[in-house]
Amino acid sequence: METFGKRFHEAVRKRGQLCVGVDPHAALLTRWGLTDDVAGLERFARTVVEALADRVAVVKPQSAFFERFGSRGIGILESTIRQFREAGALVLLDVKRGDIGSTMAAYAAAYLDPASPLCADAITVSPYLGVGSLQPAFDAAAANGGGVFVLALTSNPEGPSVQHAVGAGGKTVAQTVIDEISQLNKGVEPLGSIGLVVGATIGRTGHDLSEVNGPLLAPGLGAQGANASDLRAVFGESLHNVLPSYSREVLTAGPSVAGLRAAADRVQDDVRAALG
Ligand SMILES: O=c1ccn([C@@H]2O[C@H](COP(=O)(O)O)[C@@H](O)[C@H]2O)c(=O)[nH]1
Repeated sequence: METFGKRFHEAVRKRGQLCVGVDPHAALLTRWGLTDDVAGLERFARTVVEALADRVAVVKPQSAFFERFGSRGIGILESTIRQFREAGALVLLDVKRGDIGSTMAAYAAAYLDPASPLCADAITVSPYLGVGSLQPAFDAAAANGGGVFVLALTSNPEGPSVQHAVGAGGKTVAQTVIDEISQLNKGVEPLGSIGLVVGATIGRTGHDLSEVNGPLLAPGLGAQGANASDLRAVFGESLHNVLPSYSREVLTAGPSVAGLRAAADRVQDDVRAALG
């Protein structure tokens, strides 16, 4: 079975370094002329699949926007994940799970086991119960060719109060997370399957990402204020492993399929120019 790291490497080689987030905000449904209900959600998701599934390397449905409609919203999330995957896009489900190991095993079964209707290619997780508590997710990913993206330096302004805090060993919380994940990916070719989340908004923080050897998801572009040209300062020598991620910046170009495609092409061009 191919690892997620290999599948990721291949997907960005073929389709380019880009992730588009699928975030059906109430305001976006309204802007698209849709009702803010399950029918509107379904139409929104179907349109994004039609526009982007055959061209973008990675798509990132934000689970919260589907969960807000209860079981029917989750049903639409299931079919959206399936449709994207069938069309060849890698699906990174943004669920930011994190719990004690025994519960983490159940989350891993929900999102990384091919027998589950919600199985994605990769998920986001939170390390604040300790990176070790995420081991069941790492194990499930390894067993099933899946990936896990661990929050390290998030794009929101509140993140640094926790992530830049310095622990007993003199390292920041974020650098501790970065170093533990680097160990897990060490020596894996072409790339490890455990990624990190590092916001494009954070600027030069002095954190060392050079040993990660895994994909680096960079949210915060577009609506949160960062531009592709900010990526170099954040990622330095690790730019080749960055996965720039845009949600609202692309989605506001809907509901026309052509408009969504043009917006994805535009941000892809920005990314290409910035990454060189
Ligand atoms: O540090 C993080 C981690 C995750 N996100 C998620 O990414 C998208 C961003 O949406 P935009 O519309 O491009 O701002 C959203 O789903 C967040 O939950 C993040 O922004 N920052």
